[in-house]
Amino acid sequence: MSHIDCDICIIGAGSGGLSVAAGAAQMGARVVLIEKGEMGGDCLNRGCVPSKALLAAAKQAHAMTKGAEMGITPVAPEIDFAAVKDHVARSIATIAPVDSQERYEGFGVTVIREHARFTSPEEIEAGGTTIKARRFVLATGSRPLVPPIDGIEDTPYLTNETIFDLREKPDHLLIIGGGPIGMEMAQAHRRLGCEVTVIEGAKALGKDDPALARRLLTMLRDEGIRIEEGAKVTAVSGTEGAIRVETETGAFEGSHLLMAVGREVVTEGLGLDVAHVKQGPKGIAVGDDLRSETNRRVYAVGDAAGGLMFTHVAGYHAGVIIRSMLFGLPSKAKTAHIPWATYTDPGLAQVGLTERQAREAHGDALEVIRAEYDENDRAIAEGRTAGTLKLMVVRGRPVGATILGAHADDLIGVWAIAIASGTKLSKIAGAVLPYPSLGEINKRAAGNYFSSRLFGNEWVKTAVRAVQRWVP
Ligand SMILES: Cc1cc2nc3c(=O)[nH]c(=O)nc-3n(C[C@H](O)[C@H](O)[C@H](O)COP(=O)(O)OP(=O)(O)OC[C@H]3O[C@@H](n4cnc5c(N)ncnc54)[C@H](O)[C@@H]3O)c2cc1C
Ligand SMILES: NC(=O)c1ccc[n+]([C@@H]2O[C@H](COP(=O)([O-])OP(=O)(O)OC[C@H]3O[C@@H](n4cnc5c(N)ncnc54)[C@H](O)[C@@H]3O)[C@@H](O)[C@H]2O)c1
Repeated sequence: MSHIDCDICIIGAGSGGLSVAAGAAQMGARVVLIEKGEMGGDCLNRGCVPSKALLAAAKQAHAMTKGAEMGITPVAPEIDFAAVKDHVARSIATIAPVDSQERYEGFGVTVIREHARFTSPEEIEAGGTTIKARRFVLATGSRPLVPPIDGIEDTPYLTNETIFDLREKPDHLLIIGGGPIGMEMAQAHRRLGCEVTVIEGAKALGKDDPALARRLLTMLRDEGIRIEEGAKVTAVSGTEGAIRVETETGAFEGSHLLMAVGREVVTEGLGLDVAHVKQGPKGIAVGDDLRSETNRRVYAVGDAAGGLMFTHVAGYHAGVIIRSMLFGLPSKAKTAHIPWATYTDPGLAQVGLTERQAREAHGDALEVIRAEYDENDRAIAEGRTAGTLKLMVVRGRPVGATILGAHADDLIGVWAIAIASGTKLSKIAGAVLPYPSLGEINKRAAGNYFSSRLFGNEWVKTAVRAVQRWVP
């Protein structure tokens, strides 16, 4: 049994663990990183990257069926599903070196490819090596939640861990769960030629602005995706190629089943009890400082911390705890400025408060400002006019933004920066942006806030008339 003493021992080499390791090692800390599976974790291997690569292929296929209004004759695309999966695999392989063991060893990180478990509150064992560290970081991520639905154990089903390996096109994909995984996979598969039915127990895209989510769902239905809401699944049954899903309101039949009903944090075999680390209902129990209250040596980041489950949140957590671990400075994770996007086409993106949350928090002080894609010259030129930006403003500052439309994921960035930095709307309204760009939608929304104040204001008119009488 070998032994290592270090400053920081990280369990899990996904988005969170890798970000902590890269930052801490390059700033001089002695870092050990332990990973039992693939470097890069869920995002690279089974999450963000394969899902966006699949959506990109689906978008290409969809574009071929459009264009008549621009003078381009639509064609029915021939889809080689296995070759699409090759594109997905190539995307992963191209990014993989950035997350590789070799790259991290180059930073001076000791990488151990084994399962890790606590043997005491200050020591971990992994594949015959004991590691004593001043600080531990649990970055163990999450996995698909598979609830104990009647029949699930005897019915073949896919999850995000297996669907990207499927090389034969499903005839009819049944998806349980209408969250971001469910809706992204629904559109990707529909556009690649599958029949798709989404079976959602409550409201699909239920964490997003209800009105804009509804508009998106209408567009997805128009593409031929069947979306059943308020249909909680009670039982599943069947064999490969013939699956039946039963709900309280009816039954659905298809060839394949994807479970996309949420996530559960990975903690098994970690020895949390031995380390005196408590687990809460959603993840490892940590405060805003991302630190265990029962073992102050231990931090949790990313999905394991049980909050918002996004790659950029895992990266943000890394920055928060590096400040605390390396410099001993107080540091807390906040959520008000965290954006997210669902990468359907069009996309749906959110940062800060939704309209409903902003109304509850700010009452009559809230003003909701809109800008429409069909008033943006670039969107018109590209035939991408379906979309709206909704801006929640309190006393001249944005407190939330929701965008439905093309490149919503990119456009939301401005509002993420504005909310994080407390920027006034006047700064956004005053920015000069390239014409014609979709980014002008953001500027238009900010401008709309001021236009009613300026253009409908009798005081302004009186002042202008008075000045005009005197200026030479
Ligand atoms: C289909 C899908 C699409 C997604 N799309 C997006 C997206 O577009 N944008 C976005 O921001 N987020 C997206 N996400 C979410 C994103 O993937 C996660 O939030 C992110 O991967 C979390 O990173 P993490 O480091 O916390 O955990 P993970 O990436 O899960 O990494 C945890 C690592 O810990 C290892 N591990 C666990 N236990 C041990 C142990 N005891 N010993 C050693 N190693 C261990 C695991 O093997 C794993 O590699 C998506 C998720 C899914 C499933
Ligand atoms: N674009 C992105 O950033 C992106 C993409 C995919 C996933 N993710 C991350 O992964 C997380 C998990 O995504 P998800 O879509 O699996 O989970 P989710 O929790 O967001 O959605 C799951 C849905 O399943 C429904 N559901 C649960 N049990 C059900 C049942 N028995 N019958 C019918 N419906 C049922 C829920 O009502 C819910 O709407 C997301 O919250 C997000 O953090 C992010």
